[in-house]
Amino acid sequence: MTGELSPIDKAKFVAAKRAVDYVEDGMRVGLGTGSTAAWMVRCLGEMVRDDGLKIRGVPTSTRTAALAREVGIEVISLDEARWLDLTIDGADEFDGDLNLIKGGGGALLQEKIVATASDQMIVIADVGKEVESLGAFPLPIEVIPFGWQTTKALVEEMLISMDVLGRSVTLRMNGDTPFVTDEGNHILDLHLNRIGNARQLSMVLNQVPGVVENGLFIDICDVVIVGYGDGRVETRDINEGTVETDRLDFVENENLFTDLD
Ligand SMILES: O=C[C@H](O)[C@H](O)[C@H](O)COP(=O)(O)O
Repeated sequence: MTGELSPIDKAKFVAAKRAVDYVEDGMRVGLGTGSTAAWMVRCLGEMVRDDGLKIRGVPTSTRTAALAREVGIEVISLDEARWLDLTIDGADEFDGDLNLIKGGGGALLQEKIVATASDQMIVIADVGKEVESLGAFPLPIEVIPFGWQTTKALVEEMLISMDVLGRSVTLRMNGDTPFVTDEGNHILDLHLNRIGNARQLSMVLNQVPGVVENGLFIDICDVVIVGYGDGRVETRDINEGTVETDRLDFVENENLFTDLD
């Protein structure tokens, strides 16, 4: 089973495996969304089952909630948890300051609320997500369905005035119909190429009527764990200013993969 993992899946897995070292008994843990975060949820499920780890998880999407329950993690709502010890999530891009673009899977709203309500946010990512400057990945914004075309026009106007609109703003589709988020909203993808001042853009976007939230995570992430296809992991802590490297052994984790068949 392990031999069938692609290098990118190995990279995601080792990042996830290293991240769960931060999880301790009794913690309330924010559970991110996406293919990388799914590895982390599976790793935590294994620790709950095999090591008796006692945690409560707050999922950031219905998908993650289903997976967490499936692997045996106790799931609670954010309102029940109120505040979290730690959130572990993936990202679509991260830069040298650990600012992020998220929302490629459409879960940015719950992800941002959960991460902001946490003492610590750890991002897990394969090395391909690292960028010098955010913006090559289309920036998702969540908009309410009412008047979304007007919201789109207002956003476009604002992007042009800020000189950051690279190509276009597109409504995310799910086949023939608009994509609908867990909160019943739509997603506009902003094809910018390069975002200059991400902090300013994030603030301005959220002032457009109809915009619920945007996928820029500024000063929210504390640690990025970068995975490589050969098993190397690099842990970058922005607060401590440290970078640690390590290598994980896939053979030790055969059970995890076998169980997922
Ligand atoms: O909405 C989705 C999330 O922000 C994901 O964490 C992000 O898109 C990264 O996903 P993946 O780990 O699948 O690349």
